[in-house]
Amino acid sequence: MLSAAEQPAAGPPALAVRGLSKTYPARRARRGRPATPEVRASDGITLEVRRGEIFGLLGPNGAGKTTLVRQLTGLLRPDTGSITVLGHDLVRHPRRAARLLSHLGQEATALEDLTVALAAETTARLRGLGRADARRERDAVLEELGLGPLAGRPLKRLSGGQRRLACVAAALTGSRPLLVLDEPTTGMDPVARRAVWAAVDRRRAEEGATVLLVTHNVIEAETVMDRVAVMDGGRVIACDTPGGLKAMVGDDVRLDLVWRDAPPPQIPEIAALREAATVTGRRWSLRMSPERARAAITTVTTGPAFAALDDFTLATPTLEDVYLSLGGSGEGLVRA
Ligand SMILES: Nc1ncnc2c1ncn2[C@@H]1O[C@H](COP(=O)(O)OP(=O)(O)OP(=O)(O)O)[C@@H](O)[C@H]1O
Repeated sequence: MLSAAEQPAAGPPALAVRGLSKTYPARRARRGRPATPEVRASDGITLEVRRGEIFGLLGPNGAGKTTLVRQLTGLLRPDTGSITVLGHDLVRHPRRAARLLSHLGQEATALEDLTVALAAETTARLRGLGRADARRERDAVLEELGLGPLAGRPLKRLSGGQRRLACVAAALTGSRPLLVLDEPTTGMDPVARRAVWAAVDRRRAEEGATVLLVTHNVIEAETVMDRVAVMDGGRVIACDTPGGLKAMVGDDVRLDLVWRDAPPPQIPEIAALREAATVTGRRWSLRMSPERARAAITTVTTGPAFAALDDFTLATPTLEDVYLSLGGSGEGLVRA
């Protein structure tokens, strides 16, 4: 028998967004607070997420990911455009969002005073489960995420990563068909991250859940997601599978140079590399053909350049390279 994820998706898509725009108005300076300009945080976004997909929104700080998510979850009203979740028009009926999706936002203020166990149980109850079912779900999700030993601790007395994990546990209760998770693994160690991804994948495989994930971690985006929308300046600048996106940069490889001291500027080959590089502090990132990369490595590993070099790495393209090739700045993307 096919798993839920393998069955052909019937009916409307899990999520359809068409021509979505949102502008935060300019604010005048008041009581020592500086004036802020108008920001067009969603600028004509159109995308479709299929049922059972793990779909990512990737982009650096300020790209407009959270603004998009807040509109999807009914917390913010778009200026124009439509949002449909499993056939329901959420712009016209924003309250339906609570029944259709589970939203893990970036902050956990509402749950801070509760213990880990009570946060999960209360969320399950709020989503309509009876007491016995809510407790069963609570126990299962705490076990699944390795939170048993922390069950009796209030969230506000946990470390950042532990608190985040407790919020994920609460978000996973109640079997919502669409999970909208904004940076779910922020601050988590690799064991906790793996537990989260396994739990998310299980809901997709066993319950046919669809997952929309916000991240600026390019490695997570590549390993976990079926398709990725790359965002910049409030727009979707590309949308494909991680493999499809990477094919856009062809055979190019990525050369990263980290300098200990300022590299010798009088060497023309070094000056040419500097011209072509994206510079972040001491790091120069270059995308180039394998032949050019070989020549560049010869240049930087000989003579005075080598004395100034701290480290270099040569790698096949990542989603970060795709992002850079599409004109994104790359700043703020995480690579760990
Ligand atoms: N309440 C607000 N009022 C005015 N401008 C805002 C507000 N919230 C966000 N913005 C601006 O809208 C743009 C998009 O912000 P948003 O929070 O959606 O980005 P993001 O991609 O989620 O970033 P991050 O990765 O840092 O969470 C940014 O320029 C931001 O400064």
